[in-house]
Amino acid sequence: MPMYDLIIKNGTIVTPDSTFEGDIAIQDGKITKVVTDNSLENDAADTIDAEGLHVLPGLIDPHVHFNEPGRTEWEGLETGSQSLAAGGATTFFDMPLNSTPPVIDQEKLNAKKDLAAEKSVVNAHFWGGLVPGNVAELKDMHDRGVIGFKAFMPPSGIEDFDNTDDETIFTGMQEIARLGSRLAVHAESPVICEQLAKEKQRQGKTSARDFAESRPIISEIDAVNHLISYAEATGCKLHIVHASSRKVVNVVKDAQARGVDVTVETCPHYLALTLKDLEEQGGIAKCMPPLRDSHEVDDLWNAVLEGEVNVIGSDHSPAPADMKQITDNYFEGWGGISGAQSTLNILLTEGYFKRGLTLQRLVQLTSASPAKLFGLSSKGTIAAGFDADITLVNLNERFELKKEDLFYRHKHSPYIGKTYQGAVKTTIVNGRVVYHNGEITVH
Ligand SMILES: NC(=O)N[C@H]1NC(=O)NC1=O
Ligand SMILES: [Zn+2]
Ligand SMILES: [Zn+2]
Repeated sequence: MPMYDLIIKNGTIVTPDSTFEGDIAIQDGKITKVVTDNSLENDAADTIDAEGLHVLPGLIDPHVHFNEPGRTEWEGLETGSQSLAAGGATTFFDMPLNSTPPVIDQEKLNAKKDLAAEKSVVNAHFWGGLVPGNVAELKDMHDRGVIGFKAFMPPSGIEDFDNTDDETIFTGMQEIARLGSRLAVHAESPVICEQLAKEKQRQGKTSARDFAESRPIISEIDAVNHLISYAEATGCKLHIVHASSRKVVNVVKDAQARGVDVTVETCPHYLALTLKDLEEQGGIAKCMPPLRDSHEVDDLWNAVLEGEVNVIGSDHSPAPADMKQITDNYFEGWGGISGAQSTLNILLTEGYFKRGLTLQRLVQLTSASPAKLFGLSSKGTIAAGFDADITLVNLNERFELKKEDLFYRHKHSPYIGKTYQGAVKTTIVNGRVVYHNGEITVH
């Protein structure tokens, strides 16, 4: 019997604290040794020579919508998780919608867990939904291991996942505080968005910019302020998903400074795309909150570089291509971007190569920070005792993203045709190679 299942040799290892040349030994899904002095015994069932490659902790994507069960014609746990693996992610947190039935009680959670155990090629965790009428269900979902809870302030676009009224959010937060869990919220003011949208449509104004102006940054700020007041009143830990602007991040930062336990996510699309992409690409680039102008993208990058954003989630919210088609009315068509496979490519290209994001910060944002925030104590770095969730990246490789490269059920994405620097070569989940050189290697 060989001493180890797998050895990764000669790579440049990146952890949240440092970057160094070294070798990694893996056994039974765990990292058992990391050495820098060539002292590893050459005795493994498999060896990967990572000469010239960077070895990163696998990404944890805290925000995906994989649509299974019930809406698998949009995406599924198999194709969705394969896309993540191809993008260097080894763990995801699936949102309680847009699968149907949505995950709003423990029975639905169990059903989704069983499907993921069967179909996912990466590690799966789940958010439980908070919707009007289900506060009494939260404890059971918590006991069955949800990573946290998720609510929508504006309508979600999915008829079986209702947005929350204030009473539901408040009583939900009281319960979630008792459970010691965290509430993630899609924070846009339903009043501002609805009234502005009505006004635009009354005036026949339906362009990309009109749609974006109907969901302005101030609507996010209003919602976040409201939620922070509730978090202070209830003691509930709060998480703001998909902030589209540094102005939203600043509201969170001010509350953090007062001692409120509130954290904030942004998404690759708010760091890589602008309203111009929505105008040019149409529905493929439609999301909520909408894409912003380029100065907002620059400001948001500065917030990321200064350490003010806690996590990066893809908010992969796929739909069939015909639902993404917009001819002239941008209030129509599905809001949601297909991006789960591109997060690392975008952060490397736009962040590391263009804006000085260090590899340490990148690894903190994409792995260490979500692991710590959501209690995954055996993930987030490359060190002895941690799970062997690892991605190997060639920073010297430049490539143009092609439709055929995508593992999504529906192969569309606003990133097709764009050029990226830094390619994922191999992804390892619990010590097993699941992706290598363009192919999924497990079934
Ligand atoms: N229901 C759903 O997935 N909505 C997501 N799409 C998007 O662009 N923003 C969201 O919250
Ligand atoms: Zn959302
Ligand atoms: Zn989402």
